[in-house]
Amino acid sequence: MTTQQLVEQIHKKQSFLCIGLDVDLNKIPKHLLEEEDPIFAFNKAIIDATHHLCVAYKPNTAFYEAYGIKGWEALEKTINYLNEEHPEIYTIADAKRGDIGNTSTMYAKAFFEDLGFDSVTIAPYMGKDSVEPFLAFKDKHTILLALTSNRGAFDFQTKHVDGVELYKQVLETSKSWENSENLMYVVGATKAEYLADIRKIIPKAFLLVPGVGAQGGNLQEVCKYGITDTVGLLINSSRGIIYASQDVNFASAAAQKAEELQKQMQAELTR
Ligand SMILES: O=C(O)c1cc(=O)[nH]c(=O)n1[C@@H]1O[C@H](COP(=O)(O)O)[C@@H](O)[C@H]1O
Repeated sequence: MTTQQLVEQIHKKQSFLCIGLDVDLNKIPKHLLEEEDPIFAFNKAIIDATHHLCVAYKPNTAFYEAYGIKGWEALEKTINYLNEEHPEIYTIADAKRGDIGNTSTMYAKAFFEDLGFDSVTIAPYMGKDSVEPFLAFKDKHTILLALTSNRGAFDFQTKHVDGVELYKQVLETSKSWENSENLMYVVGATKAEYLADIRKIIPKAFLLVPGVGAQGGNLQEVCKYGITDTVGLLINSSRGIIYASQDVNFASAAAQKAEELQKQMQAELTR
C-alpha cells in the first residue's frame, strides 16, 4: 500500500488507529481455547468487530513465535484473512528485525513477499546496510525504531553522541539512505513532548506511535506535537483494546474501546 492510499483511508474512516494483535493465550476468553486455532479465532473475531474503526493492524510476531509452528500458522492465517477480506487495511509486522545485508534481504522477503505485510518494524542499530534491503521493496514501508516508549529508551536513544541525541542522529542519517521515502518511524506515545523536536527533523514522515492505553500515553498530546497536514500518525493500542473483556462479549467490548479512540481521532482531524 502506498502512503497516499493510507492517507485516503485515514480521511475516509476518520481514524488513524492501529490495533495491535498481541495474542496471549492466557488472556483470551477461555471458550476460544476449544477452537482448533484459538489465536486465529480470536484475531478473526477482533478484526470482524473493529475493521471499520481502524486503518491498520499490527501483530507483534513475538506473540506468535512463542507458540511455535502453530503460532506462525496463526500469523499467516491472520495476514491472509486481512489481505483477502480487507485489502484496504494497512498491515504492520512488528518484528523489530535488522541484520547484515544478505540476512536483512531474507527478513524482507519473509515479511513482504511470503507473508504479504505492507510494512515491518526494524531496529536501526546495525546501520544503513542493514536497513536498505528493506527499503528496496516498492510500495512497502520500513518502520525504524527512533524513540521507543519504554524506560530503556533513555539507556541509549537519548544519550548525546557528538553533542546530538542518538535518536536524532538516527532520524537525520536515515534520510540519506536509498529509498528513504519508504521510511516511517516509531516514536512512543509516552514521549509525546519530544515530538516537536522530531518534527523539525522529519516534518512529513509517518510515525507509528505505540503506548496509548496500557502504557499510559496521551492521544491528544501526541496529536498536538506530531500531526501533519497529511496526518502523519498511526497510533497503536494493543492490550487496551483486545483485552477489554475476557467474556464471550470480548469482540464487542474491543470495538467499544476502539470506537472511543476513533472518536477522539475524529475530533483531532476536524480541529
Ligand atoms: O514497535 C512497536 O510497535 C513498539 C515500539 C515501542 O516503542 N513500544 C511498544 O510498545 N511497541 C509495541 O507496541 C505494542 C504496545 O502494546 P500495548 O502496550 O499493549 O498497547 C507492543 O506490541 C509493543 O511491542
